[in-house]
Amino acid sequence: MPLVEINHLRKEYGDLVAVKNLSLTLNEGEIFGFIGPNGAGKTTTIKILATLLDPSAGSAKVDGIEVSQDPEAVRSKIGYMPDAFGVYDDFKVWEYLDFFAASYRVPKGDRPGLIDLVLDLTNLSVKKDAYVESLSRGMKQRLCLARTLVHNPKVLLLDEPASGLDPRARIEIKELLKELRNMGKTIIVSSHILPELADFCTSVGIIERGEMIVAGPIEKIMKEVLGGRVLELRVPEADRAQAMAILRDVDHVRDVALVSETIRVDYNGTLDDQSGVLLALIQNGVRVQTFAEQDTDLEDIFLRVTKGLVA
Ligand SMILES: Nc1ncnc2c1ncn2[C@@H]1O[C@H](COP(=O)(O)OP(=O)(O)OP(=O)(O)O)[C@@H](O)[C@H]1O
Repeated sequence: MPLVEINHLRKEYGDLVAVKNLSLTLNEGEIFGFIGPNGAGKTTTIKILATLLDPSAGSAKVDGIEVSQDPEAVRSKIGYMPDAFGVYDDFKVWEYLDFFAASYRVPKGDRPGLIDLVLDLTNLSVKKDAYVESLSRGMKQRLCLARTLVHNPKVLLLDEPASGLDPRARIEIKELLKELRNMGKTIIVSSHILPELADFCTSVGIIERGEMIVAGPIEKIMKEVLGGRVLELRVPEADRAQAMAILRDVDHVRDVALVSETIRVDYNGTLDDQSGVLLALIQNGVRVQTFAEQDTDLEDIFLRVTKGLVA
């Protein structure tokens, strides 16, 4: 059974349709990157899954339970990290976590051990007795993540967990997310900064103006959106014309162009076929200096998909 199942979800705020006909299925252990510009509907979708908003239409289930029908049961299965950090400044770090553990009805006797565990996981053990207000922004963000874990939920809903952090703190959050992935959690993580999600998500969805424009495994989306890969080659100038002529005859090559000193090949064969491109050149005596696949990141995909409609 999927852990998260959203079908034809719709949410209206008065006249404004914030989420339209959105569907999404996530199986255990999937890390889903929810990408979209400000106001696209990410927070609204996440809040519905977190039982904080009722859908206007459609269905949203966590571990088979409809969120609006049994919110209490859903809450025990999810850890929700909102995009804004609440103010609990006069709590000590451990008291803050104890408070959340209590509100999740974690038995009193189990709490100290659990708190130590999540503090260790989020690298905050040394701050156990510090006041929340004394923490840096990055630490607060990690504490916020720690609090979503105190009841050992299966599903984590993380709304822009790295927003407003400096590069080092972002890396720390990323490392933490990788650890949570390795623990088998199913995670939805939203961001409007794309490259930061690319290397640890198993799938991504791009949402714009309330609609999911594309969703699926990253590889599949890249192929769908870009229709293939771009290969970049360098050969000596003397070999260039010959190389380009050969490349145009290779199977699955759709286009060959020269961009400054580099030959760019628009290729839609499989990864296995790709070695044939290099082989064709070498067999014909072309002195290939470099041969590489152009990095395509989520940013490219996002820009292509949203065609400049980004807010
Ligand atoms: N309580 C509300 N009342 C009215 N409109 C709202 C409310 N909450 C959100 N909206 C609107 O719904 C749309 C979707 O907002 P949402 O916060 O879900 O987007 P988002 O993708 O999470 O954006 P961000 O990246 O800025 O958090 C926006 O147009 C927003 O202004």
